[in-house]
Amino acid sequence: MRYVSTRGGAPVLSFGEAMLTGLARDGGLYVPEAIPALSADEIAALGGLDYEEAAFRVMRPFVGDTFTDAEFRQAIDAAYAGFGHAARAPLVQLAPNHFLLELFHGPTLAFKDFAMQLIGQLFQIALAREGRRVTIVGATSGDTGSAAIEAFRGLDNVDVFILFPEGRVSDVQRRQMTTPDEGNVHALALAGDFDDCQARLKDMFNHFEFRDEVGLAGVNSINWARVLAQVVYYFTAAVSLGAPDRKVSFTVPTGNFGDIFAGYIAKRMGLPTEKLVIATNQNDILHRCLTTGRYETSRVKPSISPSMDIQVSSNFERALFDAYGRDGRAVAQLMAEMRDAGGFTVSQGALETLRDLYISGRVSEDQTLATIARLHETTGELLCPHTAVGVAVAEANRDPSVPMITLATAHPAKFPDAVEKAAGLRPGLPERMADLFSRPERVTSVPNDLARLEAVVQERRRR
Ligand SMILES: Cc1ncc(COP(=O)(O)O)c(C=O)c1O
Ligand SMILES: N[C@@H](CCOP(=O)(O)O)C(=O)O
Repeated sequence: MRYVSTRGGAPVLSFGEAMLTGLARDGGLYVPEAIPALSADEIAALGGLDYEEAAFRVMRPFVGDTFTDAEFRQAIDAAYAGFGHAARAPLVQLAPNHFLLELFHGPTLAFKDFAMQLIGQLFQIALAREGRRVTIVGATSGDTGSAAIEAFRGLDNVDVFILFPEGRVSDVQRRQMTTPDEGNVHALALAGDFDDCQARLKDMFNHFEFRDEVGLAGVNSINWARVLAQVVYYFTAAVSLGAPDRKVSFTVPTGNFGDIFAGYIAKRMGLPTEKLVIATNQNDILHRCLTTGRYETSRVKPSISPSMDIQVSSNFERALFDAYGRDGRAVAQLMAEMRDAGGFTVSQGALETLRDLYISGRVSEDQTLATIARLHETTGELLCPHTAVGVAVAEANRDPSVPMITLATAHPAKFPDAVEKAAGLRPGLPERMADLFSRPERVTSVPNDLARLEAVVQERRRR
């Protein structure tokens, strides 16, 4: 299996090389050269397997010879052993034919743990084999950062720097990043929004001298391995509702487009999927784009679903690559327009392709609060605000004859203020995190300035 860049101008890599490389050297994102398919029988055979075995069968065709079967199985087993639910990603029924896929039973209570725990294991195998060390820099609107720190804390051959937008993540998210005391992890509070954090991260990857000197690696969904690990739960959820004999739809609370793109990959692999529904909060670049054909950024507006406060959606580039017939030059041109003019118009053909695959909806702050309150009252389920955005959009867009699976992307206890405001009830953290608010914090405020950020990384990384 070989990986190519969405901008067509970077070396073709193996799975392992793409995983450790992060952003392609032409600024693009790595994608598989071809998408392997699972037959209907292979999909049906996933039914009744434990999550780990299903994960092995779904992901194996993408991995090539980077890992042996034994290594890959061992990494998967270790990744999910610490999850707080035997099913790893259980389904809960909300209403007739509407289900929640609970993705928050991992160590940091958000869906990011599914991929991050796995790539933590895969990095360790690959780095030990090659005798290499890397410097991971990540950008987060709250959940990627905590999941990355949890997955890589204390490792000898990895330093981790996480850029988060100062004052724009929940207190629980911030403390998950600032309270680990291992010397290899560094939480950096950036004066800006998530888009600034992600832009500076991509600037670092595009600054080759720095990139090569520090051995820069990425664990955002820039990294294909992150997307791949998220493909698995689309299969396990759909199969438990009757796939491949029965089609399902998915609604995905969306920001950086990594999670819903994983759903698209599942569909391309053969999972019978009716619709992929993009749910956005008031930061609605994706909804505007699908509605008008114009992909145009604007300043992020802070919301009660802060992890989705994103107006430059990184993985949309992967969707565009396929919608433009895998024409890397066309994608590179769109991205240059984005950089120079803040937006571009999607061609009619590509827009039609995207509209065939995805539908979208946007939810206001008040609707989000009302959805949390209503669902709590009617079903007893307490939703995190991101999940509530998903549920509200799913309800407005679903065909009652097709099972709808809404992804529950975080635990409500990560966002207690919003949940309490909506439902009058403050969700508590699990026992193992009971001391989160009494641990000392360690954080460095940093300006939105590439040279200063690079200097911090250079100064603190171990050699
Ligand atoms: C809780 C939560 N929900 C939804 C999202 C959006 O996911 P994606 O960025 O993959 O679209 C995020 C951030 O990524 C998140 O942390
Ligand atoms: N919502 C994310 C933003 C980064 O997304 P990623 O999937 O590209 O890592 C977060 O919580 O950090």
